[in-house]
Amino acid sequence: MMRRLSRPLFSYLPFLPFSPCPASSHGLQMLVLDDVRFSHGANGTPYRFSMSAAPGEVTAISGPSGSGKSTLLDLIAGFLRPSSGAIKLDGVDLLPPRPERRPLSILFQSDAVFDHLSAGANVALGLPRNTPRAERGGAVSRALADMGLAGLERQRASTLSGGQKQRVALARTLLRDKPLLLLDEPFSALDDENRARMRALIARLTAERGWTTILVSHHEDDIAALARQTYAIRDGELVPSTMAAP
Ligand SMILES: Nc1ncnc2c1ncn2[C@@H]1O[C@H](COP(=O)(O)OP(=O)(O)OP(=O)(O)O)[C@@H](O)[C@H]1O
Repeated sequence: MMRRLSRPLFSYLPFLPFSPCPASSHGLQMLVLDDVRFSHGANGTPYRFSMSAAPGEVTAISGPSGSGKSTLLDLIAGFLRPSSGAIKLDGVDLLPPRPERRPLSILFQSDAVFDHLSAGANVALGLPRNTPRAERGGAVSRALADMGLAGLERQRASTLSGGQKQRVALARTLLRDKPLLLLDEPFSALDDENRARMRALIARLTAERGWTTILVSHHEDDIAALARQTYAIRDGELVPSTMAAP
């Protein structure tokens, strides 16, 4: 069952982004992967993924380059189909819906912004379609300000730095406000100050909105700061790891 809001999503917009949302709970959106099997072709690594991730918490996925972290996110998001196994959110089968119908938002490792659009127009793509026109500008400006990008609404994305583009893409992803948030190396282009700022924002939003957040990261600092639970991918399997914060 999809989460139910007591009133239409757009009525929460005065609280977005990213202030505390008084009726923000997504319910118990526990993500469970049960023996999800997949291989990139006949000679690819045979993956066997089982894990659970709790709502209101960040669960980190670590592992060396090429171990299958992005593959795992692609399976959850629906860009790849498992050969067997189950993926459920709050007990509901996630596999039948097409990727765009799944209750999740995703930030890809190489998430591009649209260079020909302004920073504000890129962020606005994350707003729900039924957001009233009068509220769109304010919501976008607050999202940019929360990213440390206040005043850049009209700046063409092609003129932004790599770190600024990554924050614009992150703002767009967070604005979607879906129960399941998938982040693939979301801080790779950021300096230490912005990294800390984005970590704090994601931690706060995950707790306040009850998101089930999956963070793929190579960085022990990010995992230690954010994750309540960590899995490492070893030989195609998810293994609970001790790298998480207490
Ligand atoms: N479309 C594809 N077809 C065939 N093999 C693929 C495909 N996508 C990924 N692979 C392979 O699957 C393995 C896992 O890739 P994946 O991108 O999931 O790893 P990763 O852990 O996310 O790596 P990184 O940390 O470098 O991003 C790699 O060996 C990769 O070459």
